[in-house]
Amino acid sequence: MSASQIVVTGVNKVFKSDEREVVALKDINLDIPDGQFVCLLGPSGCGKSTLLNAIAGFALPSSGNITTDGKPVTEPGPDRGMVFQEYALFPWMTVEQNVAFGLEIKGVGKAEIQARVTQLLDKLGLIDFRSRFPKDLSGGMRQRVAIARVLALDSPIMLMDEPFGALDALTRRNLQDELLRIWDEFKKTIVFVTHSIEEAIYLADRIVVMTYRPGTIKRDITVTLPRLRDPADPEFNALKRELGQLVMEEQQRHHHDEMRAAAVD
Ligand SMILES: Nc1ncnc2c1ncn2[C@@H]1O[C@H](COP(=O)(O)OP(=O)(O)OP(=O)(O)O)[C@@H](O)[C@H]1O
Repeated sequence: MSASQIVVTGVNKVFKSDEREVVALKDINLDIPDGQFVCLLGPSGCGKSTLLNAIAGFALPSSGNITTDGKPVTEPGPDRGMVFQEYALFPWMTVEQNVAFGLEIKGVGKAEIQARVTQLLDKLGLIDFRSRFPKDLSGGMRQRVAIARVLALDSPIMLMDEPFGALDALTRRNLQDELLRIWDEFKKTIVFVTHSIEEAIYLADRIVVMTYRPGTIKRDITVTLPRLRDPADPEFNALKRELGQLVMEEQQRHHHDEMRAAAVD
């Protein structure tokens, strides 16, 4: 068994269509230890979601290997919980039913489900909303429910694809703080996709910056600033400038690519 929880080795992903081939990931190697909070950062189209989906087992790599806790990833599994940007909640279920759903599928006993769900709703400030339906909740509350649902299953790994991208700035900061608290309390390994530089610095132990087509690892940066981090801190800002430069280079490559494609059309 590997000491690391997620190991990505020589991963490539090629999407083929009639007209063209897109190399979405090229020779990705990443070793994520148990309990680390990693952000995948980069502009649109650099393969962040493709890599996350490969770890989740939704869309396997064209070549290379991914293991979690030493076991090859061949399909989605209960050790990996996913939180998407669009709140993937069942609209016909209440908050409580949404959080309980995975446990029911697993065949957990009624009393235990009740106890676990109540405890989680309480911890996430959702207890007063337990009987509401998703449509009657704010975006931030819905995302709390999505997080509670993953926590209910007790997956050691949380995979998050721009989970706070659709939220206003204040709600986003609240949920970031909540996530840091959860991460600290539940000791999860988190892989979090974002294209926000500030979000990555605010949250992560480690920021993996990706390049635009083919998606490779451009820079792997360890963030040692103490939490809770202050975006006004000079060190925070220095890192923001450094990352801004790296991301901008990739954004420009994206832009050139689009201009070239438009010229060919
Ligand atoms: N199913 C698919 N078929 C063809 N090409 C795809 C498919 N999925 C992704 N791609 C291409 O692979 C590249 C990586 O896409 P991906 O969605 O992983 O990027 P991303 O960094 O997550 O971007 P975004 O922030 O916009 O989601 C892009 O160029 C995209 O067009």
